[in-house]
Amino acid sequence: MQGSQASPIIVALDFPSDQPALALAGQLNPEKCRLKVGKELFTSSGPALVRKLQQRGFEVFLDLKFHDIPNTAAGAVAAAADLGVWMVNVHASGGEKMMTACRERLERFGTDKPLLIAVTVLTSMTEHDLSGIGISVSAEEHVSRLATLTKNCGLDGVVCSAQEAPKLKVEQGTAFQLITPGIRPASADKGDQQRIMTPAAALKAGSDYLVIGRPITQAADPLAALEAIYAEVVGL
Ligand SMILES: O=C(O)c1cc(=O)[nH]c(=O)n1[C@@H]1O[C@H](COP(=O)(O)O)[C@@H](O)[C@H]1O
Repeated sequence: MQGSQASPIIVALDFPSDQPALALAGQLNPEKCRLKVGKELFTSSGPALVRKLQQRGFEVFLDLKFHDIPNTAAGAVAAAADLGVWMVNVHASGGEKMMTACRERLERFGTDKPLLIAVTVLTSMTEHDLSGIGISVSAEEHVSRLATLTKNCGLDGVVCSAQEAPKLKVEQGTAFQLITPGIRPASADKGDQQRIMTPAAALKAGSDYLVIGRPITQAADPLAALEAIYAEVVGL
C-alpha cells in the first residue's frame, strides 16, 4: 500500500482541545491513515486545527453531521468544502430536500469537492433505541431505507455499521461508499458502541473505510495500536 489513498483507516480525533490532537497526529503517519475531526474538537479548535492537520499531510474527514433546513445545511457543507476537507457528512434523516441541496451546492467545487456522505443509524443505537424514537423496523432495515434515499439524492455513500455492509453492497452497488465506525479490535472495550465489528471482519463485510477512535487514541501506545490494525487489514 502507498499513501493514505490506499489505507481504509480513519482515526477519530475526539479530544477536548488542539494540543492532544496535534500531539497524537504528530505520532501518526499520513500514509497509513486519514483523520476525523468531530464535534468536540471542532467546537474547541475550529478551522485552524483542520488546516494544521492538512499542513501535516493528513486528509481530513469533517464529521459535524449536519442536520438542518436545506439552505443552512448546504451552506455548511460548502464551508467545509472551502476548508478543503476530504469528506463531510450530514444526517440522512434530514431528508431528500436537505441532502439534494447539499449535493447541488457542492457542484461549484468541481473536482475539488469533498466526498459527501450521510449518517444512517448511529452505531451506538440498538433496535430498542430506534423504537424509542418511533422507528419500529430493524436497524438493518432502517439503514437500508436511509441508504437508498441517500443514493437517490446523489451522495457518495453512507455512515453505517459494518454489520449492515453486506446488505448495502448488494443493494446499492460497490461504488457507493460505506464508512463504518463501531470498529473494535477483539481485545478492545466496546464503550458506548453497540453495532460493532473487528477491523478485518468489517473490511471483509464490505466496509470501504473504518472509523476508529478510542482503540487508537486511548491506547497506551497509539502508534503501535494503529500499526497493529493496519497490519490486520493490509492486503485484505
Ligand atoms: O459519523 C461518525 O463518524 C459516527 C457515526 C456513527 O454512527 N457512530 C460513530 O461512532 N461515529 C463517530 O465515530 C467515532 C467512533 O469513535 P470510537 O467509538 O472511539 O472508535 C466517533 O468520533 C463518533 O462520533
